[in-house]
Parts: sequence; structure tokens; C-alpha cells
Amino acid sequence: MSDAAIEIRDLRKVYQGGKEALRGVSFDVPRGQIFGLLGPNGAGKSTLINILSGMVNKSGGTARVWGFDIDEHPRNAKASIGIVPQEILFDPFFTPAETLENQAGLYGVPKARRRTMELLRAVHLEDKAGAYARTLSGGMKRRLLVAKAMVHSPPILVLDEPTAGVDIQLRQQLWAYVRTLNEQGVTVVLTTHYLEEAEELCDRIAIINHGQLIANEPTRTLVNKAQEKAVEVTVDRDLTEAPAAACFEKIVLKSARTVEITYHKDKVNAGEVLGALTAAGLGIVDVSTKEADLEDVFLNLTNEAA
Ligand SMILES: Nc1ncnc2c1ncn2[C@@H]1O[C@H](COP(=O)(O)OP(=O)(O)OP(=O)(O)O)[C@@H](O)[C@H]1O
Repeated sequence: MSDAAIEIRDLRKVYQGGKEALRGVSFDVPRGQIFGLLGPNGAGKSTLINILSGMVNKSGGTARVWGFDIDEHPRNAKASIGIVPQEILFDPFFTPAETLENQAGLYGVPKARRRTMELLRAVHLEDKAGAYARTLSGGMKRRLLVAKAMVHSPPILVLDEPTAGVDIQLRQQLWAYVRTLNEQGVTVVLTTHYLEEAEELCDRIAIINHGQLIANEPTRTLVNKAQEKAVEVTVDRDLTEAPAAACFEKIVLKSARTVEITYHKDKVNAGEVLGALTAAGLGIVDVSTKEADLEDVFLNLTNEAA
């Protein structure tokens, strides 16, 4: 069996009407990781996830989930994955406990192996076990969806835009739970528009744009690819204007003695940037660097691809 939790090869989807949502996407999700699938609206992320969960039929290519081909072993493939969908859909007249029991029944989980209360506790909903689903807040419903995706204890959990409409505190709780699951061995795939979140959580990130894969790398490597880097430098005297040098991409006077300099790290290094300040007759008192964030990488890559 392959080491990948999910293996996707040349996956294609053409919707009725001719829209090409996926144009031959191939990648692996390694087991045990938190894997981020990023891309702008309409890039094809939900289509890809819906193909894995059996909700959308692919037009071409292959996909294996936990080693099971989705065409040859659809039941095993489905049993290996828990999906938290983008849309919140519940029967409003079931309570959270009933919702989980029903889902467990659907997956054939024997009564003795059901973990309804344990799951509700994990998502901080134990005190809502008997409340109608319609009385839950948006964030609570979202957490119930995560619990629902885990009732059959799948080795892979997929979250499609899980934090849309979830406030910061609940988001932190949700991520804490996702991290705990991951520490227990669950492979996690998440799609998100929150690049910072992907950067903070994911071991590896793939980016799709217009139905094509444009990046698939460890998060650190991807972040390192951002070519622009900024340093904030405090100098030893008041400045009336920002000094100029050829190696600065941009320089901004932040206060009388502080400048922020942006440079291309593939063209110059920080030493040369600071050297240019010294050459201008300034003494350097303090330096702090600003890490490039994923937003920069993402914009660079999507622009390149366009
Ligand atoms: N059922 C459908 N019929 C026709 N076109 C569709 C259908 N579902 C999605 N599409 C189109 O396929 C493309 C990919 O959509 P998809 O929902 O997979 O993107 P996404 O990356 O998940 O975006 P978002 O983050 O906005 O959900 C879009 O252009 C979308 O309009």
C-alpha cells in the first residue's frame, strides 16, 4: 500500500455546460500531516473534495483514499474519510446527540462503539447534547459538523472552509481540536481562504488556481519563496527623508529614526542592505526582520500562473 493518505492523479472535472473545474490535477497528501489546499474562489477546491467524498463524479483521472481507489472500492474509500462540508446542513429537529447517532447508524457503527458524548465533549457541545440543532449558533453548528465527520473514526478528516463565519475564539477551539486529532494520527486536509491560518497549521500546502495545481510544497519552502523581504532599521540620528540605494526595492520612513526597507532576497542579502545605510553615513542601532507571509507567495504564484 502506498504511504499517501490521498493520491490524486490527473484528476479532471468538466461540469455539464462545459465548465472545466479541474484540468488534470495530481498530488499526494502524506499520511499524518495537516495539509492545506488553497486557492481563490472558484479554483476547484470544493470540486476536488466532493469527488473524494463521492458527491461529484469525476470526468477523468484517478483518486485513492487510504489506498482505496474511489471507483474500485468506493465503500472503503468513503469509510476512510470524514468530510466537514462548506455548507451547514442539518435536520433542525434533531438534537446534536441524535445527529451523531443517526450518522453513526448511517456508517454502520455498532452501538457499543459509538462515541457520541465523547465527540460532543471534544467539540465543547456536551451541554447542548439535547438541544434542537436549530437553536445552535453558527459556530456551534460548525463544530457539530466536525464531530459528525468523525463518528466513524476515519483516518482522514477533510474540512472545506471550516472557519467561514466562525468567530476567533471558536476558531481557536476548532483548531485546537483539529490539532489534537492530528496528534492522535488523523491526517487532516483543509481548504481555507485564511492564508495565515494555513501557514500556522499546515505542514504542507498545495495551491490550485483555475483547476490546475500551481504549488505543492512544505509550508516553510513555500513561505521562503516569497522574494520580497522587509527589514526595519533604527538609525542613530533623525532623518528628514529616507536615504536611497539601488539595492532597496522600497524604503519608507516609519518614524524620525526608523525606516522599513523592502528588498528582493534573490538579488541582495540583508548585509548588503545594511551596508548601503552605513555607506550613507548612518549608524545602525537596531534591526528587525519581517517574515514574508504566505499572502505574498500566494499572490506571486497566482499572478505568475495567470
Ligand atoms: N455543479 C456545477 N455546475 C457547473 N459548474 C460548477 C458546479 N460546481 C462548481 N462549478 C464551477 O466550477 C468551478 C470550481 O468550483 P469549486 O466550487 O470547486 O471552486 P472552489 O475552489 O471550491 O471555490 P470556493 O472557495 O468559492 O468554493 C467554478 O467555476 C464553479 O463555478
